Amino acid sequence: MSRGPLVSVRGVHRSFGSGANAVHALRDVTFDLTAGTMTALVGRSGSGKTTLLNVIGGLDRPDSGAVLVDGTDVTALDEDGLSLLRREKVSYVFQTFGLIPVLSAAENVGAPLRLARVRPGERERRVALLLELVGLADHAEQLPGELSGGQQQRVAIARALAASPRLLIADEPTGQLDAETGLSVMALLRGVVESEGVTVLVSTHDPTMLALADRVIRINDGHLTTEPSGGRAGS
Ligand SMILES: Nc1ncnc2c1ncn2[C@@H]1O[C@H](COP(=O)(O)OP(=O)(O)OP(=O)(O)O)[C@@H](O)[C@H]1O
Repeated sequence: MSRGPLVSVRGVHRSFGSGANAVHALRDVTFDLTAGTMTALVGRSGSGKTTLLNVIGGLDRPDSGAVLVDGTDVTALDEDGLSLLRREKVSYVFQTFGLIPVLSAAENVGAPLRLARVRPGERERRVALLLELVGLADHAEQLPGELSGGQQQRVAIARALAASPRLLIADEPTGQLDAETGLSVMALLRGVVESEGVTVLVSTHDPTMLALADRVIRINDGHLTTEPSGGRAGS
């Protein structure tokens, strides 16, 4: 597997509002993410984590600076280019799971494949494999409302992996889960880095999650401070 940077963030600024009321959410943020690794983004509430994840995933645009994902400058894409990026290269997992309540676990996982016009037989095989991977093979037909929070987040992770993205962005994926369930969801994300070869960028408030990451990036008031000895790299 190639170990070059999959993501390069260069001199990114993002502020909200103007004049004396402006909030500088990101200030000259620069870093790389190595392909096939898991990076934890930590910082207190309001430090800029969500803004940074949104800028990398093309959900928001920076005021200046560049974001390269797998060689594509995300900041230069138009709406069509951004939809293609989100369909083919980058997928998201959110704190609130974001599953479609009227679809079963299997249908939720298969939704991105349906969008990509993957044929039904192939789709079913991939969905079965992914549900197996996240430990929910026996829950394929259940609706999200019939699953626990941890199980719903596992479905969301399986769905995020369905179209084989290069980058999986997870914004506080354990925020609504108890400590033990949260840790097992983080361990699952760790596992998919190995099994699916995906690159994971995950934000968290919780210091106990950091041990599972290859690297920890800390953000404070929009400024980044990397810790060369963070996560597994330092152990
Ligand atoms: N759309 C917006 N309009 C105005 N201000 C915003 C907007 N989005 C974010 N901000 C501000 O930018 C700063 C960074 O917010 P961000 O959501 O990135 O922080 P965070 O680290 O993800 O926080 P949390 O952990 O609470 O989710 C905050 O001061 C926030 O109020």
